[in-house]
Amino acid sequence: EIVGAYVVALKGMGMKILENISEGLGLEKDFFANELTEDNILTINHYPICPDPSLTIGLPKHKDPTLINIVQAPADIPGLQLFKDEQWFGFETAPNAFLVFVGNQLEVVSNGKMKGVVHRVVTNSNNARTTAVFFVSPSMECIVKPAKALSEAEDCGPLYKAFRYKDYFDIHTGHDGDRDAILETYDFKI
Ligand SMILES: O=C(O)CCC(=O)C(=O)O
Ligand SMILES: [Fe+2]
Repeated sequence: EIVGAYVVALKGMGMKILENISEGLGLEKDFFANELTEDNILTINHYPICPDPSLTIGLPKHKDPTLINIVQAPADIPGLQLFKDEQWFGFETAPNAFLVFVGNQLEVVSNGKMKGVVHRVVTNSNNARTTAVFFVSPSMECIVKPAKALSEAEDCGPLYKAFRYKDYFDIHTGHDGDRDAILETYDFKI
Protein backbone atom coordinates (compact mmCIF):
# COMPACT_ATOMS: atom_id res chain seq x y z
CA GLU A 1 0.00 0.00 0.00
CA ILE A 2 2.77 2.40 0.99
CA VAL A 3 4.92 1.46 -2.00
CA GLY A 4 1.87 1.90 -4.26
CA ALA A 5 1.30 5.44 -2.96
CA TYR A 6 5.03 6.21 -3.26
CA VAL A 7 5.09 5.08 -6.89
CA VAL A 8 2.00 7.15 -7.76
CA ALA A 9 3.63 10.21 -6.16
CA LEU A 10 6.91 9.58 -8.01
CA LYS A 11 5.10 9.27 -11.33
CA GLY A 12 3.29 12.54 -10.62
CA MET A 13 6.55 14.25 -9.75
CA GLY A 14 8.27 12.79 -12.84
CA MET A 15 5.53 14.10 -15.11
CA LYS A 16 5.66 17.52 -13.45
CA ILE A 17 9.43 17.65 -13.98
CA LEU A 18 8.99 16.62 -17.62
CA GLU A 19 6.32 19.30 -18.10
CA ASN A 20 8.85 21.87 -16.91
CA ILE A 21 11.53 20.39 -19.14
CA SER A 22 9.20 20.51 -22.19
CA GLU A 23 8.47 24.11 -21.42
CA GLY A 24 12.20 24.83 -21.16
CA LEU A 25 12.81 23.11 -24.48
CA GLY A 26 9.97 25.01 -26.12
CA LEU A 27 7.75 21.94 -26.61
CA GLU A 28 4.08 21.55 -25.72
CA LYS A 29 3.49 21.06 -22.01
CA ASP A 30 2.15 17.53 -22.47
CA PHE A 31 4.80 16.46 -24.96
CA PHE A 32 5.88 13.53 -22.77
CA ALA A 33 2.42 12.49 -21.55
CA ASN A 34 2.17 9.44 -23.81
CA GLU A 35 4.05 6.22 -24.61
CA LEU A 36 7.34 8.07 -24.05
CA THR A 37 6.72 7.80 -20.30
CA GLU A 38 4.52 4.71 -20.19
CA ASP A 39 6.93 2.27 -18.59
CA ASN A 40 7.70 2.94 -14.92
CA ILE A 41 9.74 0.77 -12.60
CA LEU A 42 10.77 1.28 -8.99
CA THR A 43 13.98 -0.53 -8.08
CA ILE A 44 15.63 -0.74 -4.69
CA ASN A 45 19.43 -1.01 -4.69
CA HIS A 46 21.30 -2.24 -1.67
CA TYR A 47 25.07 -1.87 -1.44
CA PRO A 48 26.43 -3.84 1.54
CA ILE A 49 29.48 -2.73 3.50
CA CYS A 50 32.55 -3.61 1.49
CA PRO A 51 35.75 -4.34 3.46
CA ASP A 52 37.95 -3.21 0.55
CA PRO A 53 36.16 -0.77 -1.81
CA SER A 54 39.18 -0.75 -4.12
CA LEU A 55 38.28 -4.30 -5.15
CA THR A 56 34.70 -3.84 -6.27
CA ILE A 57 32.27 -1.30 -7.63
CA GLY A 58 28.63 -0.94 -6.56
CA LEU A 59 27.30 -0.17 -10.04
CA PRO A 60 29.60 0.25 -13.07
CA LYS A 61 29.88 3.36 -15.25
CA HIS A 62 26.69 3.91 -17.23
CA LYS A 63 24.15 6.33 -18.58
CA ASP A 64 20.55 5.55 -17.71
CA PRO A 65 18.59 3.95 -20.54
CA THR A 66 15.48 5.87 -19.53
CA LEU A 67 13.97 9.29 -20.14
CA ILE A 68 14.71 10.29 -16.55
CA ASN A 69 15.60 8.48 -13.32
CA ILE A 70 14.49 9.82 -9.95
CA VAL A 71 16.83 8.67 -7.19
CA GLN A 72 16.25 8.84 -3.45
CA ALA A 73 19.51 8.20 -1.61
CA PRO A 74 20.73 8.76 1.97
CA ALA A 75 22.46 12.15 2.18
CA ASP A 76 24.97 11.02 4.78
CA ILE A 77 26.31 7.93 2.97
CA PRO A 78 28.26 8.78 -0.19
CA GLY A 79 28.39 6.45 -3.15
CA LEU A 80 27.18 8.07 -6.34
CA GLN A 81 29.83 9.63 -8.55
CA LEU A 82 29.55 11.62 -11.77
CA PHE A 83 32.01 11.47 -14.67
CA LYS A 84 32.96 14.86 -16.04
CA ASP A 85 36.10 16.14 -17.77
CA GLU A 86 37.57 12.65 -17.70
CA GLN A 87 37.35 12.30 -13.94
CA TRP A 88 35.01 10.98 -11.29
CA PHE A 89 33.65 13.16 -8.56
CA GLY A 90 31.28 12.55 -5.70
CA PHE A 91 28.82 15.13 -4.46
CA GLU A 92 26.72 15.92 -1.43
CA THR A 93 22.97 15.68 -1.43
CA ALA A 94 20.51 17.38 0.90
CA PRO A 95 18.53 15.19 3.30
CA ASN A 96 15.24 14.00 1.77
CA ALA A 97 16.20 15.38 -1.63
CA PHE A 98 15.52 13.59 -4.88
CA LEU A 99 18.17 13.40 -7.58
CA VAL A 100 16.95 13.58 -11.16
CA PHE A 101 19.14 12.02 -13.83
CA VAL A 102 18.72 12.77 -17.51
CA GLY A 103 18.72 9.46 -19.39
CA ASN A 104 19.59 8.62 -22.97
CA GLN A 105 16.02 8.92 -24.25
CA LEU A 106 15.72 12.52 -23.11
CA GLU A 107 19.06 13.20 -24.81
CA VAL A 108 17.60 11.87 -28.07
CA VAL A 109 14.19 13.53 -27.79
CA SER A 110 15.78 16.88 -26.92
CA ASN A 111 18.03 16.45 -30.00
CA GLY A 112 21.11 16.65 -27.80
CA LYS A 113 20.07 19.76 -25.87
CA MET A 114 20.06 17.69 -22.69
CA LYS A 115 22.80 15.16 -22.12
CA GLY A 116 22.56 11.85 -20.32
CA VAL A 117 24.79 11.91 -17.28
CA VAL A 118 27.56 9.31 -16.93
CA HIS A 119 27.65 7.95 -13.39
CA ARG A 120 28.57 4.99 -11.20
CA VAL A 121 28.21 3.87 -7.59
CA VAL A 122 31.22 3.06 -5.43
CA THR A 123 31.14 0.99 -2.26
CA ASN A 124 32.43 1.99 1.16
CA SER A 125 33.77 0.17 4.18
CA ASN A 126 31.75 1.97 6.87
CA ASN A 127 28.11 1.90 5.93
CA ALA A 128 25.70 -0.11 3.86
CA ARG A 129 23.70 2.05 1.48
CA THR A 130 20.16 1.60 0.17
CA THR A 131 18.61 3.70 -2.59
CA ALA A 132 15.27 3.83 -4.39
CA VAL A 133 15.37 4.53 -8.12
CA PHE A 134 12.28 5.30 -10.18
CA PHE A 135 12.68 4.77 -13.93
CA VAL A 136 10.55 6.78 -16.33
CA SER A 137 10.90 5.03 -19.68
CA PRO A 138 9.18 4.73 -23.04
CA SER A 139 7.06 1.65 -23.72
CA MET A 140 8.97 -1.11 -25.53
CA GLU A 141 7.20 -0.43 -28.84
CA CYS A 142 7.59 3.33 -28.64
CA ILE A 143 9.55 4.93 -31.50
CA VAL A 144 12.01 7.35 -29.93
CA LYS A 145 13.28 10.23 -32.03
CA PRO A 146 14.28 13.88 -31.74
CA ALA A 147 11.28 16.19 -31.30
CA LYS A 148 10.50 17.64 -34.73
CA ALA A 149 10.09 21.12 -33.33
CA LEU A 150 13.69 21.02 -32.08
CA SER A 151 15.40 19.48 -35.09
CA GLU A 152 13.55 21.79 -37.49
CA ALA A 153 13.73 24.98 -35.46
CA GLU A 154 17.48 25.19 -35.47
CA ASP A 155 18.16 23.99 -38.94
CA CYS A 156 20.50 21.35 -37.60
CA GLY A 157 18.27 18.44 -38.53
CA PRO A 158 17.85 15.39 -36.32
CA LEU A 159 21.12 14.49 -34.58
CA TYR A 160 19.84 11.00 -33.75
CA LYS A 161 18.12 8.33 -35.78
CA ALA A 162 14.66 7.13 -34.82
CA PHE A 163 14.57 3.72 -33.12
CA ARG A 164 12.19 1.36 -31.41
CA TYR A 165 12.84 1.53 -27.67
CA LYS A 166 12.99 -2.25 -27.33
CA ASP A 167 15.80 -2.46 -29.91
CA TYR A 168 17.76 0.16 -28.02
CA PHE A 169 17.06 -1.44 -24.65
CA ASP A 170 18.28 -4.86 -25.80
CA ILE A 171 21.58 -3.34 -26.90
CA HIS A 172 21.84 -1.33 -23.69
CA THR A 173 21.39 -4.36 -21.47
CA GLY A 174 23.75 -6.38 -23.68
CA HIS A 175 26.54 -3.82 -23.30
CA ASP A 176 26.01 -2.65 -19.73
CA GLY A 177 24.97 0.77 -21.00
CA ASP A 178 28.23 1.21 -22.91
CA ARG A 179 27.86 4.55 -24.65
CA ASP A 180 30.10 3.77 -27.61
CA ALA A 181 28.37 0.51 -28.46
CA ILE A 182 25.03 2.29 -28.49
CA LEU A 183 26.33 5.23 -30.47
CA GLU A 184 27.82 2.88 -33.04
CA THR A 185 24.62 0.90 -33.43
CA TYR A 186 22.49 3.97 -33.90
CA ASP A 187 25.06 5.95 -35.83
CA PHE A 188 24.56 8.92 -33.53
CA LYS A 189 26.23 11.94 -35.04
CA ILE A 190 27.57 13.50 -31.89
O1 LIG B 1 21.87 3.53 -6.36
C1 LIG B 1 22.27 4.64 -6.77
O2 LIG B 1 22.80 5.48 -6.05
C2 LIG B 1 22.13 4.97 -8.24
C3 LIG B 1 21.58 3.83 -9.03
C4 LIG B 1 21.64 4.05 -10.51
O3 LIG B 1 22.40 4.80 -11.03
C5 LIG B 1 20.72 3.29 -11.36
O4 LIG B 1 19.98 2.44 -10.84
O5 LIG B 1 20.71 3.53 -12.58
FE1 LIG C 1 21.93 5.10 -13.10
